[in-house]
Amino acid sequence: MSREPVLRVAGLSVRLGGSHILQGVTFDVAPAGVTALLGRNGAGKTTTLRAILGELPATGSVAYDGREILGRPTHRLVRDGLAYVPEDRGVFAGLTVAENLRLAERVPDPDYALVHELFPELATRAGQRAGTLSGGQQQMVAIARVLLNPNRLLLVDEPTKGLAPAVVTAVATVLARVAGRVPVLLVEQNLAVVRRLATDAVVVEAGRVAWRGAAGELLDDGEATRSLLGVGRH
Ligand SMILES: Nc1ncnc2c1ncn2[C@@H]1O[C@H](COP(=O)(O)OP(=O)(O)OP(=O)(O)O)[C@@H](O)[C@H]1O
Repeated sequence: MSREPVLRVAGLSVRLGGSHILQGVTFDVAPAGVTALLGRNGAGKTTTLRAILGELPATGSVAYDGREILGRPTHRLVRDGLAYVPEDRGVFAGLTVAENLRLAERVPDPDYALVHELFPELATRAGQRAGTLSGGQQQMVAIARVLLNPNRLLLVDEPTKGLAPAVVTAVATVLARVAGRVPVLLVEQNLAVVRRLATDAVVVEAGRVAWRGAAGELLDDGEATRSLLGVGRH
């Protein structure tokens, strides 16, 4: 397999509401496994994902599978296998689980076998309105939706936020399985999840990359995690 990065972000800059939110963010996403995008609240993690996806006006360069994509419309990137699981999960509360999944189908042969293998509970809850699911179940629907289609890269924003510890573990288990098939760029505040899943880490601080390297190296460095992420050792 090629070791070329699946995504190369270089000098990515975003200005919003008169503020220079991203100030030249540069990092690569490896072609396999999980790359964690870390940083304190407000550092610019979600903005980075949305700029990659073409949802925000940005300058710099984003190469996806070696091709420049900055400025291309979001729907074309999604069609080309760049999938996004947003922090708010974006499920349609008034629709059933099955309807939420059906709306996400982009190909003639969506991979329901994979979805039902990873999320057996979604089959039994197919007729339940998504708005009545627990937060963890809604997160599963959000991840399942993108897995129905062939993907080259998943961008996943804080999938464990607000979930109970046992559910965090379940979501991490699913993401570990998913990352065995397709590379993931993961925004995650839970450093135990990062330690379990991530190979590489990128830390954003005030709109710039403050640290890049092996995730284990960052997490083993108590001083670095304290100064960059504001937390003690995990
Ligand atoms: N539309 C906007 N207009 C002005 N400022 C914005 C806009 N969107 C985001 N920002 C600011 O950009 C900065 C980065 O926001 P972003 O959501 O990327 O942070 P984050 O690292 O994902 O934080 P969190 O961990 O809290 O989700 C924040 O200071 C935020 O207030």
